[in-house]
Amino acid sequence: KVRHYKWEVKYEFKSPDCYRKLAITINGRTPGPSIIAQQGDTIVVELKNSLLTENVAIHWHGIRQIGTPWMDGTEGVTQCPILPGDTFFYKFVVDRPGTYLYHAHYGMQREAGLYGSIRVSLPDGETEPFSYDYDRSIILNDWYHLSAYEQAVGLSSIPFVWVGEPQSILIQGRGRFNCSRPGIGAGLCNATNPECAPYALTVVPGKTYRLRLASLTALSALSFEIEGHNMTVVEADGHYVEPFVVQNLFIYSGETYSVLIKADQNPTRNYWASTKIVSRNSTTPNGLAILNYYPNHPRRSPPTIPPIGPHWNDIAPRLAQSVAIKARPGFIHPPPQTSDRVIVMLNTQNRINGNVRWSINNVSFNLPHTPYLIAYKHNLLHTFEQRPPPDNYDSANHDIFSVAKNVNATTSNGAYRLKFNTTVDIILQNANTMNPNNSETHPWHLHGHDFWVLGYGTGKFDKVNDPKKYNLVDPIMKNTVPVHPYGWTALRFRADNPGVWAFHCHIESHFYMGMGVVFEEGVERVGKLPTSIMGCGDTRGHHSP
Ligand SMILES: O=C1O[C@H]([C@@H](O)CO)C(O)=C1O
Repeated sequence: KVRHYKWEVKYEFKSPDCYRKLAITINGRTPGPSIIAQQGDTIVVELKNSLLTENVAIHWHGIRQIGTPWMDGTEGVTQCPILPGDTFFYKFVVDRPGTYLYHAHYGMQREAGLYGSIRVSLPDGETEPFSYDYDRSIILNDWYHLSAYEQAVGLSSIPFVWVGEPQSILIQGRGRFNCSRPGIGAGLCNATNPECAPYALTVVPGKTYRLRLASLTALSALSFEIEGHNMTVVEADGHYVEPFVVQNLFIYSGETYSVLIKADQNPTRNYWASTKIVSRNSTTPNGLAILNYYPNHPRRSPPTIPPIGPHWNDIAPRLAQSVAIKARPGFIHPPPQTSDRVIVMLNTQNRINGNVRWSINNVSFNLPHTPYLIAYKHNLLHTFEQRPPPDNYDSANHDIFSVAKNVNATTSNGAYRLKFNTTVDIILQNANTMNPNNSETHPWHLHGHDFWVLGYGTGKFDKVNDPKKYNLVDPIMKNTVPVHPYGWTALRFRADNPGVWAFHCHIESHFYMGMGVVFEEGVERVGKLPTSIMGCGDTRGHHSP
């Protein structure tokens, strides 16, 4: 079945947390309309860019784009951006059931509200390995009052202007900024604006709900909980997991989870759902929503104080949740037992020509102006650095627990070329930032694939002994995974999807500051590229020296 969507992307004033901001909407909304489809459907999104003076591109997060690598929506990697006034047709197949996302993948536009959810159901006659009465999608996000432009300019300025902590946490597009704070311009913040009434999830007593939770935060790692209700985790990034019960769910930017909750508490009142920032010592108030037991009024405040959530600095429960997730018996995709190539990726914060940047093995990523996919197919190899980035770092001389002795790095837009159909291991190695006693959480997202998560560890990865502890029995497959502070995460994937694929930290400012890489695999097998993805850089044809 073909599902056709007609979207208009534009700037509009919105007040999702009561404070007026120039937001990017789709058909007047942020989050944008949900894509609801069935496995095997073809999605056609007719996207009109009405941003007046800004380009746009949309990435379909978790959709592998098998056979359509040019539809991945990653500006500079798989397509030229869509010009203002232009209409672009995204067309791709959703080949697997599960919970996915879409969002802007150009500059820092995601931060402005350009995102939404994708829900793919099973083919007729097939059933999930768990049951529930109702299905709801909830996007968690952090929200800034500065525009994407102001943020991006600050990040690339000297002196560096950091984006700082978000002003609010949004639950399904709604939050609450304190309008009575001094210094807020008249008319900018209105606590009675219905746009910022808390999100209410209405439940019928006794029923079970599947909540499809997704995080699209620009920066924050989150903990989500619902007062008095345990959650049973059943799906992660489109894969069924061995069910496990949590009181609070840690969720990182780019991840999706399905949890089951049962409306089995005292039905004469409502309950708080609360979202707290973890991993950073944030000043942002917790995001609040209401679990509304029908027939109580959805705006009726629960009689209790909202849950405070876990301590921001406590890594142990976050690591414990990461380690607890296992593939569900009967839905295990067994990983290859060996790999053909191991790429160790040291994650560092650096200084380059006075700018603060992030690097992998001391190389900070820059997007080229001619998208890689077109450059490879049309033999425009002069448009980017041909020297590949390194497969390792100088581990003998790098103490991951301290500020690096030399914080300098270089920039490059070189790509990793993977041999088609080989198995690749990636070790994400975290380290200290340029601030003493500080290491951050980075959620890494791979385009075009799912990977097996083979293991997590604390400290420096041991090439000899740590692989012996890999889970090769029931590792979960995901497309986004955290590397915890001062820790490492080991991934394995098959380079079996012809195309060029980004792999990057899903923190929007970090990718903007160079925290990513690009993989090319089997590009000679990619079919004829549509001309609609062209029009920038050397894809226009003639290039004068
Ligand atoms: O990239 C970053 O910059 C700031 C801080 O390190 C600047 O001092 C921060 O918290 C980041 O994640």
